[in-house]
Amino acid sequence: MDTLSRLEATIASRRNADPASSYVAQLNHRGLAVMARKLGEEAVETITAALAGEREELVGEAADVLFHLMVLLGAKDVTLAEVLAELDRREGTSGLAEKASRSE
Ligand SMILES: N=c1c2ncn([C@@H]3O[C@H](COP(=O)(O)OP(=O)(O)OP(=O)(O)O)[C@@H](O)[C@H]3O)c2ncn1[C@@H]1O[C@H](COP(=O)(O)O)[C@@H](O)[C@H]1O
Repeated sequence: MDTLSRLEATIASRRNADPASSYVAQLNHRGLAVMARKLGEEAVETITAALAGEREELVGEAADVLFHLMVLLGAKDVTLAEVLAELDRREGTSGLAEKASRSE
């Protein structure tokens, strides 16, 4: 199993744990708005690291984004497989061609 699949399974198994002993459970307990806000905060920190930080900071912030994205997807019952299937569907279609098709 790859890293993101293992993380997805871990998050699913921790979701209903005791919030006192699990950060994933704590986030689920605090609700969707908090999870969404955390993802936004980590995205902003990633941007800051990319523009003004060290390479190591960017790696850490990118990991935080992926973790908080996986937590949010789990809470919405969206699977990693669905997201990967969407990326597979897009494979080979240039972003520029897709953009042009929307403005027709
Ligand atoms: N990959 C992660 C992971 N990445 C980041 N984080 C946590 O995400 C938080 C990052 O947010 P911040 O730096 O803003 O921390 P903070 O300000 O204290 O957070 P808040 O109080 O605002 O929520 C930190 O507490 C990190 O420890 C993670 N917490 C857990 N995991 C994985 O999830 C698993 C289950 O964790 P628990 O649910 O805690 O057992 C772990 O074994 C890991 O595999």
